[in-house]
Amino acid sequence: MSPVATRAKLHVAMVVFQTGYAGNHVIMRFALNLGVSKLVFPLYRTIIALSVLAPSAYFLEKKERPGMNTSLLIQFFLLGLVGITLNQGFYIFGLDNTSPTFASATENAVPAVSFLMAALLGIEKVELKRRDGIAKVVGTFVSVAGSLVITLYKGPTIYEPSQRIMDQSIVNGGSEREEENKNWTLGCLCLMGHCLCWSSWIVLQSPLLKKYPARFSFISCSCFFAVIQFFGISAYFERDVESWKILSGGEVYALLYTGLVGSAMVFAIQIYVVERGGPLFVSAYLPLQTLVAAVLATFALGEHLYLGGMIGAILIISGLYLVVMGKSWESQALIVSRQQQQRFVYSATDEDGDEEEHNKEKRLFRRNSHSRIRGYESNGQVVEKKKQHDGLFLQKSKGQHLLTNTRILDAIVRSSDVRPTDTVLEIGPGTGNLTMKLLEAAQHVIAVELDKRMVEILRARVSDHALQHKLTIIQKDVLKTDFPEFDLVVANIPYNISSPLVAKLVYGSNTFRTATLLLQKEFSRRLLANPGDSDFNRLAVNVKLLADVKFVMDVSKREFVPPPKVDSSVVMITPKEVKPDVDVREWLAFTRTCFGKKNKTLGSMFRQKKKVMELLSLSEAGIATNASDVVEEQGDNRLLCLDTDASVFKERVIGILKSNGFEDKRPSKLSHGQLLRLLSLFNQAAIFFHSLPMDLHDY
Ligand SMILES: C[S@@+](CC[C@H](N)C(=O)[O-])C[C@H]1O[C@@H](n2cnc3c(N)ncnc32)[C@H](O)[C@@H]1O
Repeated sequence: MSPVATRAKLHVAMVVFQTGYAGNHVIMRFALNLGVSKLVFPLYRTIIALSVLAPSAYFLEKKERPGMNTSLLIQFFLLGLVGITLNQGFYIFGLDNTSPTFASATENAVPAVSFLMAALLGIEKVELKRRDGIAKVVGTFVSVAGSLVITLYKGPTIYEPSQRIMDQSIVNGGSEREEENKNWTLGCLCLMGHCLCWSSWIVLQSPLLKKYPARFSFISCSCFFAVIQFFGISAYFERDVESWKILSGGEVYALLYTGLVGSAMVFAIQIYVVERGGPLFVSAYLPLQTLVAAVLATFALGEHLYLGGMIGAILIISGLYLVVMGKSWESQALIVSRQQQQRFVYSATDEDGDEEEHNKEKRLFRRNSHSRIRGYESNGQVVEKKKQHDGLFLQKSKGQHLLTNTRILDAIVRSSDVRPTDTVLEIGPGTGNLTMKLLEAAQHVIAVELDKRMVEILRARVSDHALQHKLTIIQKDVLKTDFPEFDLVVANIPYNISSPLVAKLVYGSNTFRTATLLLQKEFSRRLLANPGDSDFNRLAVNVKLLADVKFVMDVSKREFVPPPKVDSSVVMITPKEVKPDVDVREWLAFTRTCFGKKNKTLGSMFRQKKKVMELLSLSEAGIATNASDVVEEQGDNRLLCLDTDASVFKERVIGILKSNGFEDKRPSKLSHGQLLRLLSLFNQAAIFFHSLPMDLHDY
């Protein structure tokens, strides 16, 4: 979808939000007039909202939902407390002591308060010297002023409707609460608390959404905690059983409206727009509800339209227009500045980039390569000094070679067989050249990137295309990260972690269809080697035990910025459907022993004194761990009494090799079946290869 269409969607969403919410004040007043409990009503209302949001979260975000942890749970608890429990609690007490018009009018403070909060927290950039910054500030205040004019200035009648659609008594529920029973000071204080809570909620959603970008799950978690909080408060304060009963149809309607529209719909739209347009976009629209309320009052209730209402409406709409223009100028300015800073990284791969563009980039890169290469240093200090000149320094220590050829990026995505319903795991997205292609092809992308600078560029680039809802960024070392669920992997990985990374994918607990990886050419050749090939090795034997590896294509080093020293290849790893029944740790330790000197025969390898002693101590430890298996398999306690005499132990090892025809064999010539059989023979004879937990780097 084009950015213009996406923005139009946000405006429509906010108009729907404000129209739905404008009715909420009236319905809430109606419910209070019916005598509902101010504590139990919000509980029921939030339960209704949760019952709509939770199934959507469960079914729609099954794959993309990030894992939960204690810190997130605490944040959701606080968000539920501030955004829902206190927010609604203050509102309902405020409304009860004032009037719907007054409550709606005070909410117009939310844009200014949230703007201030967002600016102070650095979530919203305010450049008062730039036209976008001025437009945002002036626009916010103009629309707030407009809503105040509607509320405070009546002026002469300019339109008198001839008929009314609704009877005022329907809205008022027949009996208004007595004016003298209202405590306006308490009401005003509560409404101020409500505005503060709402502003905080809008603003705080934005950073947390970046960590937990599954909207429905996000809001359902907050709602869930709010239900618990409301329940706790109501159970403590509302002891009268009658207050818990729903007594009339009117209460049911009020609950359904406020739960479904005032909460579920409003929560969902709010978080959708905060994610795509930022907090200011949401709050700037709030004054619109005053306008909607005035229009409703005129056409539904037959109230007169006064000059104040007209002036206020014009101000609100002009203010909104200014804010929206400011946001649009801001993103244009951002794109231009980013393009200037990172031209060499970006434009060759932008969506409309072509071959000619790519070559231009490479010429530009070569011409400037002197200064750029100086930027490609692992020395932190030099990098820090140069960063200010070039904008982005690519670090060798992090394997930062960016693939810039659009044709190759497209070919990688095509060959990965990604489907529109897939969640793709990308390791090392860098500035997002491959990520942008993956976002087009897949339903969701989970990108794990170590470098914060890359994450910032990636995030901004994806936001410019309004695709952030399709991307989850995990800013961590991929080797230390537990992956959420994904369907396949597509990545141009940092070459310095190829081996442990491939091991993590193949031997890890995640199930996936395929992993299409761009690897150093030599590494990919080792991975592709088969038993009997001169280059068959431990990496290949281990990976191919559990997966098939297929060559996809070679990629020249010239296609990268900056070019690495070696060429690359793309391979596809497909996990086997049926996996051999073997203790993985035993297998990995066994192949480490066998492939230490892969061209020696097994006989000469296992005759070495050092190897025998090593195996003897491992087997002693292994017996302790595997004793029950050995007894079960052998039914013979003799085997548990392992000879501690090295020469007898060595004879036992060689005896197994000899009697099974392995003594003169070289490990690199053996098939997986043969190697598995040999390992099983050793283990049955209580000879073990592994005792300690292994590290990924041992693979
Ligand atoms: C070869 S670049 C690929 C960049 C991008 N995918 C492209 O094709 O243009 C590798 C990326 O992996 C990141 N990286 C390096 N080590 C990492 C690690 N341990 N965990 C996550 N990302 C890492 C680097 O910062 C870099 O952005």
